[in-house]
Amino acid sequence: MSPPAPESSTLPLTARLKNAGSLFKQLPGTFQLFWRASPGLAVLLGGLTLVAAVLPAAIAYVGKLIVDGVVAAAQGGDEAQRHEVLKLVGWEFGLMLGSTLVDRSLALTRELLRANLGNLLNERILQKALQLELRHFEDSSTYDKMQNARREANSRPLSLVMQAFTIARNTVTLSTYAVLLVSLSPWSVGVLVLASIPAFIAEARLAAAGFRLYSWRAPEGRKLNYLEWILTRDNHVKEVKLFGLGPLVLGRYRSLFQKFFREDRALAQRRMGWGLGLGVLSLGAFYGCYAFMAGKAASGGISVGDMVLYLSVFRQGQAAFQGILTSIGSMYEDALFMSNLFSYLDIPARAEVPRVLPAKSPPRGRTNAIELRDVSFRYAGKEAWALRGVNLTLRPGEKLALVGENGAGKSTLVKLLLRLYEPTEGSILYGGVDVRDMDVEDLRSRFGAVFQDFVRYQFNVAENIGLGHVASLENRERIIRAADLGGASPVISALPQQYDTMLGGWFEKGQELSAGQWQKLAVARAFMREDAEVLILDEPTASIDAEAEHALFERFQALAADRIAIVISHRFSTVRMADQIAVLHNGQVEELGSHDALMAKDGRYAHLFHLQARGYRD
Ligand SMILES: Nc1ncnc2c1ncn2[C@@H]1O[C@H](COP(=O)(O)OP(=O)(O)OP(=O)(O)O)[C@@H](O)[C@H]1O
Repeated sequence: MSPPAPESSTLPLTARLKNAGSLFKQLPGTFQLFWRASPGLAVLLGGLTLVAAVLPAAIAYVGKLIVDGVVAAAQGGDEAQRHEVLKLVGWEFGLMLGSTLVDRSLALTRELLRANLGNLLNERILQKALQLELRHFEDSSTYDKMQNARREANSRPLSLVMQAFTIARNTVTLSTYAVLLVSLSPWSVGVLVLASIPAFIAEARLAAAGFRLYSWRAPEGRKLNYLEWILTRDNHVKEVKLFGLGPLVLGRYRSLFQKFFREDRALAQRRMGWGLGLGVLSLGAFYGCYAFMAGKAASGGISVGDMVLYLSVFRQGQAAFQGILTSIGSMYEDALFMSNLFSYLDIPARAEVPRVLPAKSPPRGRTNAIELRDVSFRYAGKEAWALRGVNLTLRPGEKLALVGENGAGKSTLVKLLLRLYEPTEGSILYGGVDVRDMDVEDLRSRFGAVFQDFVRYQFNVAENIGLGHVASLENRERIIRAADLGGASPVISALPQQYDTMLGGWFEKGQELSAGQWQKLAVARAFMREDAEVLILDEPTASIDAEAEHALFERFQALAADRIAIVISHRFSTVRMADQIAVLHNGQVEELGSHDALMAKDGRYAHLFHLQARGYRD
């Protein structure tokens, strides 16, 4: 793993300043989010922070008055002086109570804000995921950004805001201390500042190193999760056991983990080294000043109360200053994470927006033809064409079968039709309208589809089917109709709670189904779209037995009567029923025609058909 960016210490000063500047650009955006999460809590947090900022100086000053009062009373004071001291102690008690109350309220406000802000952001991240295109999910850098954003959403934004508040609070506290200290010893204020500057530089550099470490790690972090997933998911366990993969996967997991540990340890050691060195420096500064003030008090130059005030203010002042520096360091780290989050939220998802406004919309009904004009497509970052110069026309009511070896481009063609991708060259017309000029939701609502890798929703049966037409999720009659059409009814009636049976093994009382049974539900889901104009079945029969397949296709023929239907299948008994068969080879349409025409042609189709027929006979 090689670092993608040079160490910030090797960058020229101007570049480093620019880096720092761009980091603080994240502040307004973060504060906006913070405000939106809860304006009331934000105001409360601001108010409480201000009160918390001035209390320490007040407490220290009352402390000084108490000591001076005690010394005076001890040197022959009267009853009134003693009474005055007790009154001052009462004051300090009151201030301390106030301080405790404010601190507790701050903690509570922070927790409430954490929940609000975390929710707001998680929702935004998920909303963005909905807008992204398929290609974004297949691009590992976008995927990493999303994972990073999700991982940090609950902590980073709040942390950035809290650090900013801490800086404000400590700055106010320090100003009140400075007022108290300057009258006693102006130069000690200077010492306080000077002794802390090296700490600031070290903090900023280590924070940047920490961020770089975590961002390089994003891809490897995913690998770690993946290895964990292999060992803990139900659908992997058979292969893990059969092939004895446990030790191998665990070994890889362990070595990745150890690599992470070594990096963390190195960073922690650097932090500790710097922390120790700088801690000694500030301790030295403190005791130097202390000795000076003690000498001054001993010689009567200042009162004992002054010295006590000096001591507590100086020590707390140093802590407050250190607090500011640490906060700046953490802010730097948080801001880097925020820049990752904002860059994820800003990913343009242009392709799903129609090219023209208002979007064009061909008439509804089953009258639209689909035309592919010289369509070519290449996956991002790939040299080879997945589809090359494809020309096809599908008139309403026509059934098209796509055949071809694995990797020929059949599923890619379907993805283009659904506008999950755009053609690299050429165009696809739906009812005479380029699909890029249509609203994607309008386009997709006209399709019913069963994908090769259909989803097994860990929901109940009714939902598994109803999701095909979200508006009808509660429409049991329609769901039952779709189940009948998909051939899923017998499976469902054998389940303990029929349509209300929870499915899958993830949640309690979930019933696991066989691959073919799941597939029947997926087919039923596609049939929920009763008014679909096009039906796509991408290898819908792969896990279905021969009898069920025959039944499905009879129903399918009837249902698809006046719709366009596209079937991808490796079973020629299915394929031959189509009006047109397109034989894809290396992304090109090599043969096109009816079963009879292609058999007569005696080309690739006839060859494949004979091969399969022989297989059945033997
Ligand atoms: N997401 C992707 N990114 C990059 N290349 C891809 C992607 N999906 C498919 N390909 C490539 O595009 C080509 C066509 O794949 P496609 O999935 O369309 O084949 P197919 O005909 O549906 O195959 P199968 O019968 O195995 O389902 C293949 O060479 C494949 O490697």
